[in-house]
Amino acid sequence: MLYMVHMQVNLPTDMDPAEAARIKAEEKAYSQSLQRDGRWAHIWRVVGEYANVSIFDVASNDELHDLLSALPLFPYMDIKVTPLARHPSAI
Ligand SMILES: O=C(O)CC1=CCC(=O)O1
Repeated sequence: MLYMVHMQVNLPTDMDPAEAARIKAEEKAYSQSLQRDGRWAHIWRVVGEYANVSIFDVASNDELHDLLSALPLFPYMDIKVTPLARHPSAI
């Protein structure tokens, strides 16, 4: 099942920069492990925002929820999930 996920990151302005850097490094490693195994199929920066649009290819709503909940940045994100279906004109 494919999902489009919009993630807006809202780190507190008073967060310790070293702590922010640590969480971002963990986020990158976690994201890249999911990209390598194919479940995080695309990640694109939204121009001008600390946000991304990603495509996930996972087996179920529950699997996606578990993956997103485990994001190191999850406590600092607003996440919108859009399930995708095949377009009838797709070739
Ligand atoms: O920078 C972002 O958009 C948040 C994020 C998700 C995966 C990652 O590596 O960074």
